[in-house]
This record gives sequence, C-alpha cells and structure tokens, in this order.
Amino acid sequence: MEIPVLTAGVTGTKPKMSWTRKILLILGFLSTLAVIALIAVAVTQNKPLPKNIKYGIVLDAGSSHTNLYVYEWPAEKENDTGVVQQVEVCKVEGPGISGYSHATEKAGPSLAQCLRQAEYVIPSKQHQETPIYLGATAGMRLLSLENKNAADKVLSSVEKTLRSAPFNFQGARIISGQEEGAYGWITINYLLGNFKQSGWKKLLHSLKSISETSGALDLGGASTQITFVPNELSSESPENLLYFRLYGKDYLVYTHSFLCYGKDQALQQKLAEDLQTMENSSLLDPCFHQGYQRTINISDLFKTPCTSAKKKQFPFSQLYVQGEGDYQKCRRNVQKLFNKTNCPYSSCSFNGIYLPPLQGDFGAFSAFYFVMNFLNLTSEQSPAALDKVAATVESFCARPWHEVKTAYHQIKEKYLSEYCFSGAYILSLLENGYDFTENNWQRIHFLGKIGSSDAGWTLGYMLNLTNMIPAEEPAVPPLSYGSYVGLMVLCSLVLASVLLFAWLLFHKPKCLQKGIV
Ligand SMILES: Nc1ncnc2c1ncn2[C@@H]1O[C@H](COP(=O)(O)OP(=O)(O)O)[C@@H](O)[C@H]1O
Ligand SMILES: [Ca+2]
Repeated sequence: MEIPVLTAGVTGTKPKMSWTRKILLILGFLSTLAVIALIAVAVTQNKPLPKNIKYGIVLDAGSSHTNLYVYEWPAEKENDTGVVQQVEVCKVEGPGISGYSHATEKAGPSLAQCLRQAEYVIPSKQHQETPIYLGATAGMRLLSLENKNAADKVLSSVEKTLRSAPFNFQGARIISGQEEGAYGWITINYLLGNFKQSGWKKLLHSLKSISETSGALDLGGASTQITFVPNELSSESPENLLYFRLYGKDYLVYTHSFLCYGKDQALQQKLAEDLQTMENSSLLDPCFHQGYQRTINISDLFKTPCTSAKKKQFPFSQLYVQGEGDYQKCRRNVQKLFNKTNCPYSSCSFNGIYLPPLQGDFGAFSAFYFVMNFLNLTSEQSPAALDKVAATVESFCARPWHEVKTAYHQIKEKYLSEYCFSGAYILSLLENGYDFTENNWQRIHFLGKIGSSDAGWTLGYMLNLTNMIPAEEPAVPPLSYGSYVGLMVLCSLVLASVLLFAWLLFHKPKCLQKGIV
C-alpha cells in the first residue's frame, strides 16, 4: 500500500512527488522489467527444441529366423551412453536365411515385408540417410562350411533386396562368433549404463579403481557365446581376448562362441550321439515329454557340420523318437556333449577351450531368456536358487505331453515340445560347461529387454559401425544450459539487490531518512 508523501509547507494543492521518489519508482519499475525479461529469456531458451531424430536398421539373420530392428536416437546426443533405443522389431516370416540353401534367390525377397514395415516407421524424408546393416550368425557360418557357394548366393540375394530398399545400405555379411559375443556384451552394458558413470558412482569407482561391467551369455539355435571381463589378465589364449577403449576406459574382455552349441544344434548332436548305440529305429528319449512322438529323417540329422563326424550307415532311414519325460536321465544324456577331459590351459569350459574364472554378474539373453521365461524362472525380485530351477525343470519334464499341450495350446508346438530339453541343456551348459555353482548362480540375470530394447548383439553392432561409442569420454560442460541460465538470473538478482541496497545506504534518500534515523 503506497502512502503519498506530502511536501512540507504546501497545503491545499495536489501533493507533489519528490524527485528522489520518482527516480526510485522508475528504478524499481526498470528492475522489475529486467527480472521479467531475464526469466522470460531463461524459460524460452530452455524450452526443448523440436527433436532431431536419427534412425538406424539392423537385421539379425539368425539360424532359426531373421529379426529386423529399428533404432532411434536424438541427433545432438549421438555420443552419449544409453540414448539409442529400439523403436520397432519385425519378425521375418519363414526360416532363417540359411534355410534358403536350396532356393537361394528367395532369401532376399523373404525380407520384403519387414523392410516395408521399417519404411512405415521411419519418416520418408529420412529414409536415404538411414543406415541399414545385416549380420548373419551361426546358421550362415554352418552353411558356409557345408556349402560356401550356397552361402554366397544367399548373401547376394539378401544384398540385392536390401539395396533396392530406400535406405542407406551398409553391408550384409556373416559376423564372426567373436563379434557376436563382443557386440552382445557392448549392447547390454550400454543399455545398463555401465560404460559412463556420473556423480557419486564415478567417484566411488575411481577410488576403488574398478569399473563394473556385466558379462553376457547369449544362446542361439546354432551357437552360444560367453563374454565377460575376467578378474585377472591372462594371455593364455589370445584368440579369446578382446581389447576395447570406450568412453575413456580400457576393457580387456574374454569371449568365446561355441559353434554347434546353440540349443537346436545341441539337440541334433544329442540325437546323433544317441543313434550311435541304437539297434532299431525307435528311441526312448528322456528329454521329451511322455506321450510325445517325433519322426526324424536320418539324412537331415547328419546334414549339419555339427553332426557330420558321427555319420555312418544305419539300417533304417528314419528315427522314431518317443518321449520318456525323465529330467535326471536327460541331464546325464546332455552332459555327454561337454567334453571336460582335456584342458591345455589353467582352466577350461569344455572341449579344451580356455575359460578364466567367472567374474561378476551376467546378463543371459536370447534363448536363455525365452526358455527360463517360459518356466517362470526370470524374476529379478526373487531370483530362484539353482536347486529350485532344477526342480522346476524336472517337474515340467515329468508332465505328460497331452497335459502340456492343453495347458499351453497357444505356444508353437516346436518350442513347447523342446522346453524340457532346452531347460536341461541350459542347466547343463551353465553348470557342467561353464562351472556355475549354487554360489554364483544368482549372479545370472535372465534378460529379455532392457528398457525398450531387446538384449542381443544388434545394437552393439550398430553403435560400433556408426562410431557412436567414442574411445574417449566426450568433454561435457560442468553445468547444463538450463542450470547455467538459472544461475545467471540468480546472480543478476543478487547483484541488483546489492547495488540497490548500497545506493540506499549511501544516498539516504529523503523519503527514507525519517525511517532510518
Ligand atoms: N519364444 C521362444 N521360445 C523358445 N525358443 C525360442 C523362442 N523364440 C526363439 N527361440 C529360439 O531361440 C533361438 C534363437 O537362435 P537364433 O538367433 O535364430 O540362432 P543363432 O543365434 O544361433 O544364429 C532358436 O533356437 C529359436 O528356436
Ligand atoms: Ca542369435
């Protein structure tokens, strides 16, 4: 409430305002204006700009099927960690591209529908600048061992189709098992935010001079990978060691890919092994449910390089499998796939392959996740102990096939009939193959997705090929733009108030003198 100041000695006329008061009022008005202007600038400058989004496409040409992934990220933040995310996954109809060895020209066209889906998801004006990659894994590795010419033709067909799409074609190739392991490891650690630490975490880690990453376990149909940072550096088996410098940190990573130890090829191996001691064509198989029956062409069983060494003449051309549903027997049966007798190193997994002591947590994805998720064994809140996991697989295997089929009628029969075998195989691979025990079992986390992105090698592959993971930590200004503007406004306000106060103190305008004295 303003009280007009009356000029002494003047009565009966309109009260006049003193000069000092006028100046004070003008100053007050101007400072209010200045503050409003500063705040307005701060607010408008800080408004998020319309996002400039970039896209990338990777096709994962696996042994059992092909998946197309679309990723997006804000153009300005390309080198930050955790900014790229999956926005679309499209499952290609039909078999994996290696399944087209007898009709190689059909491999490319099989991808057409998912490419159209990607065209729909990505704004058309960005099609041309969107890189597209295809990486083929163990199915194509096997085909190229078996029939190099057919594998080349499949890749040419796929390349032709990808070149005719409106995107920026960057290559279609078979990736090595090492790459598959490494990119899976990069994907999960990128998505978990393990590469770049900020604030307290960084300080804590620099004090302890550690940088925790998570190991990666990938189970496919034709191969399986294990990748992690071991505790001690060892150059025993250099082909299993990879060196990375990411965000200013060095990583020495152990990786190995076991060709023929994906779950589909492992089953082929097991059946080929069982055949060796059979007298007639029917096999009582403990890894399938009681009441389940399957007929297998013996010639198909020995087509793959994973079983060809066991090929011999059999007095029958078909194998009749009858389920027995006995987990314990199945485990003993599967265990034979892991040869632990020879180890030329200080420690091995199986088949004489070097494996350093297991270290840290592991993310297990792809078929590790599909199978464990089906068996309800993926809860992160209460991860099941190893004996509970084994008991669950055991009781699932013991259920008769007709009951399982009715209870899960919505699940593809091919998957459903093999969850018992797959559960036993996963346990055998992890326990007998890699030597996980009840003590470190709970360090395995079965992951399908991290955020919106599937765990798998494709994201790491794209990050690497688009140079989105810098070797050195990008220089980041200590304050964000918003905090900088906020701080500037605050400082200006403080400065203005100090000046005003000083001015009032030294000039003691008449209007205030009475009050002060
Ligand atoms: N929902 C599911 N349930 C069980 N198994 C699945 C499911 N989806 C995919 N799979 C299996 O996961 C595996 C994926 O392997 P894939 O990536 O095609 O091969 P690779 O990585 O060896 O080239 C295959 O064995 C496939 O049958
Ligand atoms: Ca795979």
